Amino acid sequence: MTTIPATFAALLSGVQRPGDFVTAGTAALMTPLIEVDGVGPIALPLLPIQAEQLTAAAERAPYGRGPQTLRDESVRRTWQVDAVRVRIGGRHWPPMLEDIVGRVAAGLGVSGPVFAELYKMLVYGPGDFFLEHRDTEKEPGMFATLVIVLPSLSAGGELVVRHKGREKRLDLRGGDPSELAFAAFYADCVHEVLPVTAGHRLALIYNLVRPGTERPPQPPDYRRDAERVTVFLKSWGAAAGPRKLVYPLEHAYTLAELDFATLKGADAAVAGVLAAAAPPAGCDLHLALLSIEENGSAEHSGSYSYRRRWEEEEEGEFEVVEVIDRLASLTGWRRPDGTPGALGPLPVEEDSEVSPPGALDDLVPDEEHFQEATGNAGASFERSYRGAALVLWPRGRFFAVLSQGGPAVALPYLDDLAARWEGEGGDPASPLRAEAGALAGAILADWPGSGWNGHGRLLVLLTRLGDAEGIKTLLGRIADGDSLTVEDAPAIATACGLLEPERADARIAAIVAGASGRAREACCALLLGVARAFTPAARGALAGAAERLLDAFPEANGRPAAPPDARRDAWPVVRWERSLPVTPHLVADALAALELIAPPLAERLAGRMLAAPKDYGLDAVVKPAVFDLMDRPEARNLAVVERLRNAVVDHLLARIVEPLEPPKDWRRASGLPCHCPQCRELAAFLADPSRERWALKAAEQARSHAETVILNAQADLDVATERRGRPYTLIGTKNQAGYDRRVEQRRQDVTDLERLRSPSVFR
Ligand SMILES: O=C(O)CCC(=O)C(=O)O
Ligand SMILES: [Fe+2]
Repeated sequence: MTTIPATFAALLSGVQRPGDFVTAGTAALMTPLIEVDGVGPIALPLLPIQAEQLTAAAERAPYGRGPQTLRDESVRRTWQVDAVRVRIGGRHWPPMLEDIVGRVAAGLGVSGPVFAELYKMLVYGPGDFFLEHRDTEKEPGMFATLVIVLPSLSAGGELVVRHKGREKRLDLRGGDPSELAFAAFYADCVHEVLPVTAGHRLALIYNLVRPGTERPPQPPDYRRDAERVTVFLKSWGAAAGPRKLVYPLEHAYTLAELDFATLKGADAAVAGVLAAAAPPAGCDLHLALLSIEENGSAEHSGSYSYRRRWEEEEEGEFEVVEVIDRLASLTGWRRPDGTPGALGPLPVEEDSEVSPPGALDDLVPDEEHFQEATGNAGASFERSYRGAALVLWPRGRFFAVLSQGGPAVALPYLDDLAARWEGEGGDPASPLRAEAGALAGAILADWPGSGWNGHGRLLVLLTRLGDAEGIKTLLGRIADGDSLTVEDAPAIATACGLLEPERADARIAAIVAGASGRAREACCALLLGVARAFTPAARGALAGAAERLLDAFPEANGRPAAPPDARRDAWPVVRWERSLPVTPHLVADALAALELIAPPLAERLAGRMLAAPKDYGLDAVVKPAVFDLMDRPEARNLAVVERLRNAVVDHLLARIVEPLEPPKDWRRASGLPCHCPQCRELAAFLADPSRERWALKAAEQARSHAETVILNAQADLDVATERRGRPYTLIGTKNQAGYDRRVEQRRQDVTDLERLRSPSVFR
């Protein structure tokens, strides 16, 4: 099956020779010595007085029509000096002329040696002109005319060249006195010089000759090719197919060199054809830098040990084994008119967009680096290719192309459209709004659930555009993708404000059910934000989402909660992960959110917390959560906070009434988690009121076991190792660390109790 990229490349395969019917340029002028018989040396820029002298010495130019030579001032009015009367010298002139001839030969697409024979010097005064005509072949091998216009002050006098329905108008007055301007055109081109309106125009006319007997060169004519490409591009745009086509160029270009006007060889020819073919087909055409970055695994090549000895530093000892990552991307966009394109980096879909298919396979890398194997990774490589490409897409697919660049490329563009739409008044029926909607649709079509960040940014834009459908779609993607972040929560909350509460509930419930396992903080922040964005009356509609949030908090036995709820089957199973810690702030957010939406759910969470002290430690979680909520004016007086507060108060009071006295003898707490003979002996020592020191002379393994047990049990023992004799001795000396800890605890409990009972927070 021939693919679109293959057909496209086939259509361009005949387009090899660059060149056009006319070419022009400017060159720096190193003053030559120009002498004219009867006048003498000519100063540049041409002075009015010398222009007078020149016209006095010149003759009115004749006009050749077929074999006759006519003098008809209605057809032509200019002064001419025959080549035999003109001598041009000076050290810089020959190389300068050679450079110009080389440039025009390339511009006309002519290879092989080309010579320029001076034919005439022409002087145009005010009112002088040259009507439309073709030049006759003045000598064998002449195929084109070269016009060099020397510096002088004048106005008007443009050269107009026409060929097969195309026309080029050239102003050859160099902008600068130290520059000359030139143009060359094929001999069969019709051309004219428009009237000079002021000053004088001084031109040197050369015959361009290619020696030999072959047919004189003709301008390449790719009109048929361009027409065929236009037809093809139209059909591509009308049917399905790749979003864009990427046609890699033959030559390398730096960013500074990248320009339609300076492409080389066949690249210039193809660019010319596409520049003609794309606009009528409704396609955008750009030039871009194409780079490919690759990395993967490598290995030493066979002759490792031999080469290693002699070529210690060489990288040549490695071989690429497998390419693991490869990314082709386009940057440095240029339009056919030479202006930079306003596009960020875009990826290339190598399977479907490269023309011809496979053009980017087996390239020779510009850079390649190998990395030695390390302890846990094999040898690896990194390499890159740099090139350039012509890139085109049907205008209707521009947004789809833009969205290939991901949020970093597409969102700023959408932002700009939204800002312009807002700037013109935000009319929902305006074309800008339609454009922004189309781009948002293209972005959403590509938006993956996870992997792209920027949910929040896109939501903010959709909210600005009032795009409720888009918001629903994106919320669906977020729910599928499980990549919700806390940062996204405010934007989602605001966006939900545009939805009906029931719709928002369904979306948020799906997000919470899908994401709560790994993103409980974000879910809490989200629900809290959405609840606040809704009126108290509308908040009840979020009950479904609130229940999903409750699911994310474990019940007493530590299993994910399974609410006895008929709607449950409608939601995905909560992926709660047991290992994730429940933090006080998280619990406080959850309670606050649930309370705003459905107070009974907050009560259920509080009940769960108090029933599962292992998961929700009273000291570690409940107490700091209560303090957190007491600092929130809208939460501090809630019944659920009061309930948790009372539980913490009871807990603290129970501890405060325990007796607290320093130990009176050497008896210490002796409960140890291990019951091996050595640990039983250690426990007996701890319980003994008369012994202060314990010595364990034993092998390292036994000593370290004892040390671990002492540490884990928080036994009241300082341990040290005595490194005298073999084996060493572990010495344990009793202290009263346990008592000190309880003193500190008591102090803290009293402070906390005071704060919890502070009348300033509870009315
Ligand atoms: O003066 C020019 O630019 C063109 C002159 C010309 O067409 C000619 O000499 O045949
Ligand atoms: Fe001419």
